[in-house]
Amino acid sequence: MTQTPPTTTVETLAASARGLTKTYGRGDAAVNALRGVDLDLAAGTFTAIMGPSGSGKSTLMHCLAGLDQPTSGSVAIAGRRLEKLSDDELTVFRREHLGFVFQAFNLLPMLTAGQNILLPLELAGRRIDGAARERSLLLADVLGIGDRLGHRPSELSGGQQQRVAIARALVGQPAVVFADEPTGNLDSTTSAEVLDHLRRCVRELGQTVVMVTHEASAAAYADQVVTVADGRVA
Ligand SMILES: Nc1ncnc2c1ncn2[C@@H]1O[C@H](COP(=O)(O)OP(=O)(O)OP(=O)(O)O)[C@@H](O)[C@H]1O
Repeated sequence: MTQTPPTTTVETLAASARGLTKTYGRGDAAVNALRGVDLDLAAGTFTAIMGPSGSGKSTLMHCLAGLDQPTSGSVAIAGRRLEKLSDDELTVFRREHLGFVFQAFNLLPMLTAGQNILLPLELAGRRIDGAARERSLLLADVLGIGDRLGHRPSELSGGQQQRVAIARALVGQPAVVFADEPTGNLDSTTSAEVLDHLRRCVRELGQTVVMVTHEASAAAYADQVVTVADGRVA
């Protein structure tokens, strides 16, 4: 009898997808963006989703993150089946259990870095207690922005702003953080620095990160690379 390795037991899966399909449009105009994707992402791992333009990377990420509804198939995040949630439940689920990092940093310009990091907790109506502050300081430390917390975004470099955005995505201890081309706006040296810090969040804090990227150099920071081609995992 073969034993299942500990990293792939159901308990340790942060995300899984089964038979995921997504068709945009109908009839002659139909586009099969996903054609049956099965995927298991173990908790505490860094996954890169790669593939050529139009292969279905963004569609896959959006379906995994509950931002888009698959045409068929199922997605589970931390054991919760997304297709069983109503729209309102899904909104709350995303807010409480998922984190997002985008190519544009999307920081609020009038808030300091520290305030930007704590914002998701405030928006979720959570109390900013000692534990929350401690968490934000730990994240700032791991991300190398501990001495920048009192600065506004305009006073930070692009790489520092993206590291603030990563801390903001992680402050609520999400089950999965989805990063969509997080270094798309950064030069190669700054990208390497941001990815190195993102990987530290996986290694040192046990976070689960899924990153969509075009660049093999960025994917090299991940524990596993999922290659999407023509709507399938290659
Ligand atoms: N809203 C939509 N309506 C119709 N077709 C869509 C829509 N979104 C995506 N598609 C199509 O689905 C396919 C997969 O798109 P997707 O954006 O997932 O690819 P991608 O790999 O992320 O591409 P890129 O690297 O260029 O961002 C493409 O053929 C695209 O044109």
